[in-house]
Amino acid sequence: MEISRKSCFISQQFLLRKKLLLGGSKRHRLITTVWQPKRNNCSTIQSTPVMNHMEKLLVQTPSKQYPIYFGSRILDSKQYFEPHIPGDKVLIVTNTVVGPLYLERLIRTLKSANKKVCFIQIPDGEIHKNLTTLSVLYDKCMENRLDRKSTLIALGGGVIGDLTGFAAATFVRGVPFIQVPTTLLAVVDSAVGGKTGVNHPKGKNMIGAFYQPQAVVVDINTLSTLDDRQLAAGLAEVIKYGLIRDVEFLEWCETNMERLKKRDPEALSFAMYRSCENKSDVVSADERESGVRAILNLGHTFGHAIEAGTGFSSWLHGEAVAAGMVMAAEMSYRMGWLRKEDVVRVETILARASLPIRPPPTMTLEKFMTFMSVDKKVESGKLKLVLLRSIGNAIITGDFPVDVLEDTILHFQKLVLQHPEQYEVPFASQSL
Ligand SMILES: O=C(O)C(=O)C[C@@H](O)[C@H](O)[C@H](O)COP(=O)(O)O
Repeated sequence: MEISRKSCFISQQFLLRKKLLLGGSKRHRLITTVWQPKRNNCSTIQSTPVMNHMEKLLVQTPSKQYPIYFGSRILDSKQYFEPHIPGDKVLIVTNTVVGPLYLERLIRTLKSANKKVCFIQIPDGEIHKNLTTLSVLYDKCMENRLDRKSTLIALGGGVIGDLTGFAAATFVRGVPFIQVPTTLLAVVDSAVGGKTGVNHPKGKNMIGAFYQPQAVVVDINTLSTLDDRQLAAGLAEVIKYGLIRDVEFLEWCETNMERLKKRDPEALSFAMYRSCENKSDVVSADERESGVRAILNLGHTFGHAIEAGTGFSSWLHGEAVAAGMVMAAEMSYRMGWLRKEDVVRVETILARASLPIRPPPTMTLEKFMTFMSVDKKVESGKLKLVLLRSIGNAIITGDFPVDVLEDTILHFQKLVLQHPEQYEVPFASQSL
C-alpha cells in the first residue's frame, strides 16, 4: 500500500526531533508522530567502548533524578546503597531463583551500613505478578512494621522490580525503593523509568503506577548466572532501541550478536549502557507516557496479547515482544513504510538472538483483537500502535485501516498453522 505524505510541522525538542505528518486520501490519512534522537546520525560505532570499573548514568525525570550504577561486584559495596536509603529498615524482595544466589551478599552489604534487613522470597515467574503476591508483600511490610522511611529493594528480574516498585508506590502512600536488576531485560528495560505494576488476567500491567526508584544498581556479574533463554529475552529489548531510535546501535548489534550471545563482558556492558542511555533519554522527555515514551512499546501491543493470551505462563516477556516486533514490522510494510528487506532484517537479528519471530499457533485473530482492545494505548475506544516509519524511526499512530491490522495477524496465523510444532515453546530456533 502506498501512502503519500507531506510534512506540515517540524519542531525541535529536548534531545528529540518531532515531526507531525499529514497526508494521503481520507481512508489513509495519516496523523502520526515521528521522533528521532539527535544522535541518530548514520555513522557506525567503530569499536565497542570499554566500560570502566564503574559507570554512572543519570535519569532525570520531573518527579526524580536518580543514578544507574553499572559495575562489577558492586553488590558488595555499601556506597551504592547507603546514600539512597533514608531510614534504618530495609525489605529486600527477591524470588526463589535469585535469592539463593545473591540475597546473602546483599544482606551483608546492607548490614555493614547499619541497616535492619528483612526479606521475602516469592516464586519465580510472570504468573506471580498479580494482586495476590502484592498482598503478600504488604503483609510482610506490616509484619516488619515498616514506615515511611523504610526502603524496599527489588533484587531480581522484571517481575520482582515491577511488583516491588508498585508495593513501594502504594505502601503508606509511598516509600523509597531501589532496583537491583539481575536479568538483562530488567537492566535494559524494566528497572529504569518507573513503570511499576501487576497484571490482570485480562491484560498485562493493567494495575500500576509511575513511581521512580531512588537508584538502579547493576552488578554486571549477576548476569553470569542467567540462562540462555533469559539472556535472549533481554536481547529483544536491546534490539528494540536500535529499531525505534538508534540505527547506529542496531548496526552494532548486528555486528556483535555472536559476542552478545557468548556473554562477552565488553559487548554486554556496552549494550546495557547504550540501551539505558536510550531509555533514559526517552523517559526524561516524557515520564508519564503522554507522547514519545510510547515508542518504547514497539511490539508490546502484540506481545502483551501473546502473554495474556497464553496465561502469562509460557512466554517470557522479551520473547513475546520479539514476535510482536516482527508483527509490527510486517504491519509497517503493509502500511507502505518498510520495505520487505527491512522486515527480513528485523526477523534476522531477532532470530540470530535465538528469539521467536512468530506468535504461537493458539493466538487466533479473535484472541489477538480481544487482548489488544484493552491495551493501555487505547484512547476513547481507539487502539494506537507503535509501528516503524523506517528502521530507526518509530511512530505512534491510531490512524491505520483495521483490515491492515487484521490481515497482518491472519498472515502470521496462516504461517504458523502450516507447521504448528515449530512455533511452540520452548523456542529452539525459528527459521525465516
Ligand atoms: O518503559 C516503558 O515505557 C515501556 O513501554 C517499556 C516496555 O518495554 C516495558 O515492557 C513496559 O513495562 C511496558 O509498559 P506498558 O505500559 O505497556 O505495560
